[in-house]
Amino acid sequence: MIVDDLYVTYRVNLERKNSLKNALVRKARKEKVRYREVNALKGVSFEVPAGKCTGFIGANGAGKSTLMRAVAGILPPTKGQIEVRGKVSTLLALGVGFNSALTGRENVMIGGLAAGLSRAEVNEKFEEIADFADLGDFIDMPMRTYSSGMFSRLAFSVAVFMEPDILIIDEALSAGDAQFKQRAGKKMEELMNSAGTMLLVSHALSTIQELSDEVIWLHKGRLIKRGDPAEVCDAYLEFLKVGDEAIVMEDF
Ligand SMILES: Nc1ncnc2c1ncn2[C@@H]1O[C@H](COP(=O)(O)OP(=O)(O)OP(=O)(O)O)[C@@H](O)[C@H]1O
Repeated sequence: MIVDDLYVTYRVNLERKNSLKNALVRKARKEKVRYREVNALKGVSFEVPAGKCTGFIGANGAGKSTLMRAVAGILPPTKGQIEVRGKVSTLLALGVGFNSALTGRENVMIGGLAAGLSRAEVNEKFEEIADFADLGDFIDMPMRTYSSGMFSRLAFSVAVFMEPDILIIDEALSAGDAQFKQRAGKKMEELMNSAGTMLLVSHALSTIQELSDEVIWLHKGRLIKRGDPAEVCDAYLEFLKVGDEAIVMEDF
């Protein structure tokens, strides 16, 4: 997977009420809609070798989730390129893509079809997915009735059993109870051993160091450091102690 000079800019509408009536009034008065631009990623480049796990760290608002959404194809790049070979499966914090009005079973089917599997292939995997998520009868209830733990267990289960070529995991390990975390960790190890490529986002540096072959540190939309997990995590910890100025001086 290659990410080349990636920029993502969000446009945030600053109007308080974004109604049709307001839009017409503004048009009649020849007023412009006011936007504020947020440059969430500013020229990020890196490659992830197949079969390796890359961890992403950085302070709040660094652009980690934005990067994952872009790689998953949920968010179009404003500029730059993302080259992905194979099937990408995402496990974003909130189980993006699930429709909470539908049952767990229905969402598994939709998720599977979206990942490029046939209906028959999803049916074949269904039992395994449902068993691993351990939802009991809730699998046939609308997902809005799920606890957040149940929600993330199903999201995790769908993502890993789709046998993706690239698996994106964004803070997934913080969800669910201790027992599930253990099972999830085991399953991820299996996945990595079967040579899947992984992108992992977490604020838990111990998890990142344990699982990653390489770590990328993002700060305010830029790639600050990339390389050996222990080295990059140490540099980041040092930065957290020293504060913002040090890295601004050093890198820009
Ligand atoms: N939907 C959105 N609309 C506008 N701005 C956004 C949106 N999502 C994120 N941003 C902004 O983009 C920047 C990067 O956010 P992002 O969520 O990617 O960071 P992050 O590293 O994942 O942070 P955290 O560790 O807090 O999850 C932030 O300044 C954030 O305010």
